[in-house]
Amino acid sequence: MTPPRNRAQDDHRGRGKGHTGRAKPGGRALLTDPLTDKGVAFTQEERERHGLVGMLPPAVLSPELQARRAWEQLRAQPDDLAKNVYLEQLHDRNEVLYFRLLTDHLTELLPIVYDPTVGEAIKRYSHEYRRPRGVYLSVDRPQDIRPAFQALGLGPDDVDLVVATDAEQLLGIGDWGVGGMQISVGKLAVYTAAAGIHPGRSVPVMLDVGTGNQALLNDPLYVGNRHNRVRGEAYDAFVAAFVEAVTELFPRALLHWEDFGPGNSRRILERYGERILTFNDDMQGTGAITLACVMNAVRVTGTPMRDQRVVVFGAGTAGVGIADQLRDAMVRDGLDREEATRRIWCVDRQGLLRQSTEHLRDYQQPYARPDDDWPDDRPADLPGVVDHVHPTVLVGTSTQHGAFTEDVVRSMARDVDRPVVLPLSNPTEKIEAMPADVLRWTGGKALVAVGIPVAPVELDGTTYVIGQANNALLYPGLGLGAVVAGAERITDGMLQAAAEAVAGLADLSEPGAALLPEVENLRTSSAVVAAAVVRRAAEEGVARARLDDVIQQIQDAMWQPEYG
Ligand SMILES: NC(=O)C1=CN([C@@H]2O[C@H](COP(=O)(O)OP(=O)(O)OC[C@H]3O[C@@H](n4cnc5c(N)ncnc54)[C@H](O)[C@@H]3O)[C@@H](O)[C@H]2O)C=CC1
Ligand SMILES: CC(=O)C(=O)O
Ligand SMILES: [Mg+2]
Repeated sequence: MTPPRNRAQDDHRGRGKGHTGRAKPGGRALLTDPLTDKGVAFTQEERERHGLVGMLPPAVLSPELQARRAWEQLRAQPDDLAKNVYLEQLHDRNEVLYFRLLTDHLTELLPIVYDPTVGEAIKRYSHEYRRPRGVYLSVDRPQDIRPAFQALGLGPDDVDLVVATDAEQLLGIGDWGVGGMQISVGKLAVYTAAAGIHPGRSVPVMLDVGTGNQALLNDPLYVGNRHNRVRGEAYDAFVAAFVEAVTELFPRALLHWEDFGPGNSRRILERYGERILTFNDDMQGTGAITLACVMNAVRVTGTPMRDQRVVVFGAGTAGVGIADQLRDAMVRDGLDREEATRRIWCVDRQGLLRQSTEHLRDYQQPYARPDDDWPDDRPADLPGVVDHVHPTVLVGTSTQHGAFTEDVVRSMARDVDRPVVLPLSNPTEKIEAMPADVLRWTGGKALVAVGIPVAPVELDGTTYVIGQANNALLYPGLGLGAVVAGAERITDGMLQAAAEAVAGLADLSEPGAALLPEVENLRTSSAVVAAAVVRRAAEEGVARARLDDVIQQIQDAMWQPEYG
């Protein structure tokens, strides 16, 4: 499929799906609204028509030249954080130019606006702060939730996507309070760059319930609520008021939850997942992209899904979300639920999770093994579990840098011909092992994918391309598919269809091939994922949209970074 183009865009806010109900600005306001600004690309005729004469230098530059200048300015920035700040300023000034740059240089710029640099931007948020973006909601002022959304001036059909975080477990860097807005912004930037979600039809949200990060609370420049995290009933009531406002004001919008703490993420999804169009990216998006990796590992190794033995190190939001999807895949491959669950060993701070493990979380309970299942004389830490279980798949979602040591990986490779090693923790400083090391320790036998972008590894004459097992390869297509289908909710079948579609896009024919498709082709692959999601939604009876020509409808729905 070639990258889709919008059929009709009356201005670069778009028409049809792309239309927003916002009133169009005129005069100087055209230059200050990032959705209408064209800078020096305004033609002479447009300058006269819109009352812009004298407000711009005389030359009219093509969008290509504008993009060239922005690229030069970007490259002159001293480091990745400065590049992120530069790009966010461009984002606030001219969305078309920003997304044009991002789309044209996706492989180079995704790591700047998203993982891993977004982690730095989150930490530095209050210090690099220049202007607001998105909707900030405070637990101390729930009465402001509705007015805050109403102030956007958007009607019930004008919003496709809302990405919300409460910033308790941002990537693997923990609680960074109001800086979490940057993850909602970054996730949405990926939605637009990768899947053409209209930037004027999406809303990043920061649910500021306070922070447990003492350094932020002590920082005079901190721009969030200066108190500890609110929990319990007040937290739940705040989230409920937020959900109610979003679903009433924007009934078609997909609500995406990002980087909530393990105590809240699953609870929130269980409360709302069946009732509204919503999903948790860390649980479900990550589960599905990991499933895609394992599906392709099954193709490479020939070991069926039902025969996999999986060790998950770090049984939190992402780890248990992954376990759930791998368990369900084993059930589809013929095991009963109990047998499939028994093929997954979850290891957390306390070691292997067993029935008698102290401080077991409710969502970990299904994976806690019977106590008599583990020999008394065997250590139940990660090395002990790997040594005893001989896993075929080792997943890292622990935030523990270097936890997959040479001994652990070598021990895995002793018993399994092609071990699948997935150190998924982000950002780079949290990763459980670097691919080059894993490949070296296993003599190139391991099948590796990681959450961050890494360069190919050369070893003994083979080039190993490393797949980026990041939910960013999956959620944009999932979201686009849900929007085009007018889905009532996100079903397990839609997630499975997305995983199968991503897996099917990887070319596994060469030795050293990546388990996942390349980020460079993300726009095309997101469209393919979206088509699979739409079809599954229709099969499962949750698609409300009339679907005549799915491919065409997806192409029409994808916003292009072009001036109207
Ligand atoms: N590649 C991807 O697409 C994704 C990667 N992740 C990454 O996964 C990591 C975890 O994220 P979440 O699940 O949201 O966090 P979480 O806080 O819900 O889970 C982390 C788990 O690791 C456990 N843990 C911490 N220290 C440990 C240790 N020393 N030994 C064993 N277990 C330990 C914690 O107790 C917790 O259960 C993060 O680094 C995040 O960036 C998360 C979502 C998507
Ligand atoms: C990728 C992602 O969602 C995370 O690391 O939390
Ligand atoms: Mg996340």
